[in-house]
Amino acid sequence: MKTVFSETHTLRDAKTELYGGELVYPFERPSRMTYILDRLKAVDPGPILPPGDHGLAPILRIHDAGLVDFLQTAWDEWQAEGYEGEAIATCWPARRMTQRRPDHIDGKLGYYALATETSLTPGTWDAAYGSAQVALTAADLIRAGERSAFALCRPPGHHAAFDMYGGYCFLNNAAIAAQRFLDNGAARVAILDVDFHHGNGTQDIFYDRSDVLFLSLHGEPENAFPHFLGYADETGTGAGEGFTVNHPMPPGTPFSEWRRSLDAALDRIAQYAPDHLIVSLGVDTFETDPISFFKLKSPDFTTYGGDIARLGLPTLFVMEGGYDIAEIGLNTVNVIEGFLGAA
Ligand SMILES: NCCCCCC(=O)NO
Ligand SMILES: [Zn+2]
Repeated sequence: MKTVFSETHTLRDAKTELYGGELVYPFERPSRMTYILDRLKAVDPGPILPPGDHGLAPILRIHDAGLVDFLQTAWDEWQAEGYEGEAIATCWPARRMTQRRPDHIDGKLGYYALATETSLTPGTWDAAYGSAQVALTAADLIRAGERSAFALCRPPGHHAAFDMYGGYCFLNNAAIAAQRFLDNGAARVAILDVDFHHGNGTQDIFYDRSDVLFLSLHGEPENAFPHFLGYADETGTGAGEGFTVNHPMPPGTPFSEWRRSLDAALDRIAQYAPDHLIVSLGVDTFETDPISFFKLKSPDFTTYGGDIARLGLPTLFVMEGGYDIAEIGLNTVNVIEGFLGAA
């Protein structure tokens, strides 16, 4: 399996995340990639390639131009205000307020942010752009005939919605890859999100469409970020009715229960018979992940990689979350190894 990776991820080097009422060093940090790369090089499932540059057009096939423009200009506007810290939203178009976009950077941050833990910094846009190019390049490997590919994306993307960023995400790499397939002859694409957190952004983008089947296994919104999407009764709208499938699960869920949801999701994907499968691969389902509450153990990642392989579909893995820095490399590459061992 070929991996696509870009060093531009290091440009996303935020020093602060709002967590527990404090500005802490972010859980989503550059060293996550170092640990995954080290494990990849030890296991060597295939070559590691740099991305090409496919420009803004594929990004604008998924995201609102206002968001894309905002992500490129926000830092300069923030600096022009004379603020000392990283750019963090402090107000929102909350219930019964207007959704009109303000002019001032303080208002625009809240207009586009879906959560306040994620700061904007000088290199954020360049890193997010590079991450999307990684996903596009890996998708093109599949289009060129590879059975599978690994888009080692950073920053992650599955919380990024049509016109919103947050949850450490700015551009929705998996959605951009799915649209790449659909713009080049695919009729149907399934996106399976196995990250601990609900892929609210991916759901938002495809919610009224039947050409993408979105399925997510995640911590129940009653108790897990992003809290305000991801219930089982969210099944799509209009032409998309029935093409969103949510499997929320409670705190302490062990692999045996999690796998039941996976089996149901895999059955639904088989029934949908997509041209391609995209896996939003977050490994924050791990038992000691610092911000999550499932109880998967490292061998379970190998097991479920094999479960996914048995669908027999061209599969693009897109890296999302995972924050147990000691085990992120093992758990991520276990999925790849499990997939290859059963492919
Ligand atoms: N309190 C913010 C939690 C952000 C979760 C990011 C993530 O891992 N999403 O998959
Ligand atoms: Zn996550």
